[in-house]
Formats: sequence, structure tokens, C-alpha cells
Amino acid sequence: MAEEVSRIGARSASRWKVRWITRRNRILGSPAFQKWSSRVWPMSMIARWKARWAFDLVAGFTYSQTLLACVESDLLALLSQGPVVLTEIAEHTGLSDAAALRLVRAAAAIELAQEVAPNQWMLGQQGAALHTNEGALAMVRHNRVLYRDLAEPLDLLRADRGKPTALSQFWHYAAEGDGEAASEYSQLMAQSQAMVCEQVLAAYDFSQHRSLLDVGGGHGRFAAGVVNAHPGLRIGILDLPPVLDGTSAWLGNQGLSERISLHPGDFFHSPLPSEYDCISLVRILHDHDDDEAVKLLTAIRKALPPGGRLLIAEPMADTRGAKGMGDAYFGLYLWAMNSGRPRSAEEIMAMLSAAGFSRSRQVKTHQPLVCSLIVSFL
Ligand SMILES: C[S@@+](CC[C@H](N)C(=O)[O-])C[C@H]1O[C@@H](n2cnc3c(N)ncnc32)[C@H](O)[C@@H]1O
Repeated sequence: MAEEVSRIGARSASRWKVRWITRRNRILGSPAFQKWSSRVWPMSMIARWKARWAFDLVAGFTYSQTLLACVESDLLALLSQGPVVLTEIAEHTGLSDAAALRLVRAAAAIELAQEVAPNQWMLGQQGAALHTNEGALAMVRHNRVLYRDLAEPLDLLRADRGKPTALSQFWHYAAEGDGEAASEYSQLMAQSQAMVCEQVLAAYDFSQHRSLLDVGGGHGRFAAGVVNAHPGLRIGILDLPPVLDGTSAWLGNQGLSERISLHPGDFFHSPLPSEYDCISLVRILHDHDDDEAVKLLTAIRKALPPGGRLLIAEPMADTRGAKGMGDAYFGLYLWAMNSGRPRSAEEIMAMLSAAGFSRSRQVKTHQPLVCSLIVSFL
């Protein structure tokens, strides 16, 4: 952690900027201004919008928990076959009529459900989009673990970062291939991987390479997506041995065992294979603190042959239009995980240069909320 803090440079903000923000904040916080702006058009429209946003900040956890209840009770699936009536909802979710009504009304208020006629319920607009997004649904279920750690956020932030948390335990068991955690972990990674793979394949042309090594490739969903799109590419996956046991089984079921090589190993302690002209790090770098991240990037630079490239794909901090995803969601997630942090593309490129890469550039993806992409050259 110390290295993350020591990288922060300080530059004074201009005096006029500080004065302007101080004045703005004083006005926005004034009850008299709030009263006035809520009555005078067009300020009233802005005031209403700002108040809604402020209320979402205050109460957002109730929305997330409503969503969790809808996912866990399979209500979204039922509504997708709608219109359905309350008794069907109660029967399907195992709730009393009163509780089912409370849940479906809460869901309708946040557009997960919609009452299309009295007591006729269907999916709402958000519900329709989420219901078919397996990655997002897996994330909703997985967020229960983060929610436990965040129940007392200051306790989490004050605690020694070496102290086990619900999330760090979860990842620990998952990496050891341990029963339920490993299976929940692989489902989470696999289901959300489809979205990431789609973004990367649309943004980057793999046909310019002969081979690809996916470092920390988990159960192989990314590698499988790439090999299906580029059958001529020779592909390998490097991951921890217990994780690769699961990879081997899954690739066998998909008939891909012959097309993807497995390299069991620890990327911090074993040398990386050097026969691949492209290496990918998909949702790996942000899991590690700065010194470890630079160490991994340096090991990759050494393993790449002349002309080789490194691809880094992950959600990044400071993403325009999705800043909350970076420093708020992943910032706290990775803090609770006891390792890593979300980084902006600029921070990652500075690390790549520290690791000896000659240049890097960001490649646009369609949905940077899911992942951004950096290509780095030797
Ligand atoms: C967040 S998951 C990402 C998996 C996959 N790339 C994806 O996007 O679905 C991190 C992966 O890195 C692997 N990993 C973590 N530490 C590792 C290490 N020291 N050596 C090799 N693999 C490691 C984990 O086992 C896991 O598969």
C-alpha cells in the first residue's frame, strides 16, 4: 500500500478554482438556496435531478438488495414470462402475498418490474436488460460477500489490510480450488468473462499474431473465445495448478483440450513461457499492489520475443461516464480483497514504462464499463 500512496504527486490547485469551489459548495449547502432553487424554473429541474441523485447515494443499498432478492428468488425469470399475477409471484418466490407485493412494487420502482395493468406484472426496462446478462447476475450474487465486508465501512478501512475479510477468504478458498467458493468463483469469472471477451475481440485484431498466452487465464473462457474466433492461433493459459484442474475439465467438455495448452505455475515465482508472441492479462493487474504489478509486467516483458505485445484488459479507474465503477466499486472491492487497486489507463501506462515497455496505447472498447484495453509494445 505504501507504494500506492508514495506515487501520488501533489500540485496546488489554482487559487481561483479553490475559491470558486468553496463558494459553490457554500451555496449548494445553504437551506435558503435549496428552498429557492426548488421553486424557480429552470433551477427547480436541476434541483430535482440533484436531489434524486443525492437520494440514490443515500439509499442505493436498498436498490441493490431489492435486486438481490429478485435474482435469488428467480423473480426476474418469472416476470420474463409475464404478465403474471401476485399469487403466481408469491408461489414462485415462496413469499407471503404481502411480502411478494412489497418486493414486486420495490422492483417496479427501480424499473426491474413493471405493472402493465392492475395486478399484471412483467419485466421492467432494467429487469429486461439484467435478466439476460449472466455476468451481471453472477456479480449481483457475488456482491453479498462484499456487502458483508462493507457493513461497517470505516471498520474495514481502519483494519490492518493483512487481516482476513469475507472477500479475501473467498478468493483464498477459490484459488485453492476449494469446493463451494471455487465453484462460485469460477461461475462468476466465467459468466462475466463472455462480456469481456466480446469487448476485446471487437477492439483488437488477433490475426496479426501466431500465438497467445493468457496469463491468469482461469478456467479458459477468454482463451476459448479467442481460439473460436481465430482458429489458426496457438493458445496457452498460465494459472495456478488447482485452478488449471478445473480448466482442463472444462476445455475437455468443450472439445478444446487439443487446441489450448496449459502451463501450471505461479506468475510471481515461476518463469513465464517464452514461445508466445502475444500475452494477455485479463482482469489480473488490478488484483495486485503496485510493486507486484510492476514485477509481473517486467516478467512478461522478459518472456516476450522481439516484436511481441502485451494486452491488458480490465475495468479501469477514471473511465469517462463510469467513474463510480472505478474508484468507488473496484476501489472498495479491492480494498476489501486486501490486494490491488483500480488504475487509470495513464497509471497503467506509466507502470508499463517502468517495466521496460517502449510504448503503450489505449484501444477503445465499445463498453469501457466492462473493460478498457491497453496494448503495449517491447
Ligand atoms: C480475477 S481472476 C481473472 C481470471 C480470468 N483472466 C478472467 O478474466 O476471467 C484472476 C486469475 O489470476 C490467477 N492468479 C492469481 N494469482 C496468480 C499467480 N500468482 N500465478 C498464476 N495465476 C494467478 C487466479 O487463479 C485467477 O484465475
